[in-house]
Amino acid sequence: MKNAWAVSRETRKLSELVHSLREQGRFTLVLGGDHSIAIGSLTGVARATRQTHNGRGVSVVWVDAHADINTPSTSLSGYLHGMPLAFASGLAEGVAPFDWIRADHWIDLSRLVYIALRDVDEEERKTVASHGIKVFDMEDIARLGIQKVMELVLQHIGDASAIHLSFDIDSLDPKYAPCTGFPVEGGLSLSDSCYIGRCLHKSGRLVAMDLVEINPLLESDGLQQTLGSAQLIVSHALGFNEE
Ligand SMILES: NC(=[NH2+])NCCC[C@H](N)C(=O)O
Ligand SMILES: [Mn+2]
Repeated sequence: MKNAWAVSRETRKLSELVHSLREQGRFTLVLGGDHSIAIGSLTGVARATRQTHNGRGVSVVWVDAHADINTPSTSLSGYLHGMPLAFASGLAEGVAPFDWIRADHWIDLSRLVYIALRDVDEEERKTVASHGIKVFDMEDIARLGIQKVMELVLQHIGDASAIHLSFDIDSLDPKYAPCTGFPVEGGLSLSDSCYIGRCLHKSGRLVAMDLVEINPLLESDGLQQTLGSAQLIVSHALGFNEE
């Protein structure tokens, strides 16, 4: 695992912060930084939601080119941003220095839905299949259209739970968001991305959002464009662009 101690320390602090905001009924927007930051936001939201929703966990909509569900033993890269869902769900349990993550921090994988996947490791594929995690990949979006996909997403998670949206900017096609570490061709259009945000906002149950994987240090010409795309998606998810 790369930078494990620093990531563990910071995500633990973030988890506490997000937990207390959520307990006060406040919305949390977490801007990254790489996707390992979601270890903090997911565990904080999950713990607070468990306390406030009669034991019902939070549902997670994960919009990403990647599945980010490697454990430290399945990861080929050692990068923690490929592992946040394993830590936040208990698949990687009791692994130091992340052993502060306990069962009451865990999200429920049956309430996780992926959108826009297109670069998934072999071991991740097995995990997704064996846990029956719902996936809408780019082919599904092309075939069904984003409106139908979102209908099915909301149907899958049911109407009883709070929703956490974890949005990786690499879910977008690189032509809309080039400034990211692991771009993958054939991604979401900007308008479909905004629709995802708008639709979850309209559900009235969105309680937290991460917008991650913008890397300004890559200094490509596309930074302003990447930031512009991110800003637009956030504003739709927060309800500033309602029709
Ligand atoms: N959040 C991301 N950009 N994740 C990329 C992960 C890539 C690869 N699956 C890994 O485990 O290293
Ligand atoms: Mn990611």
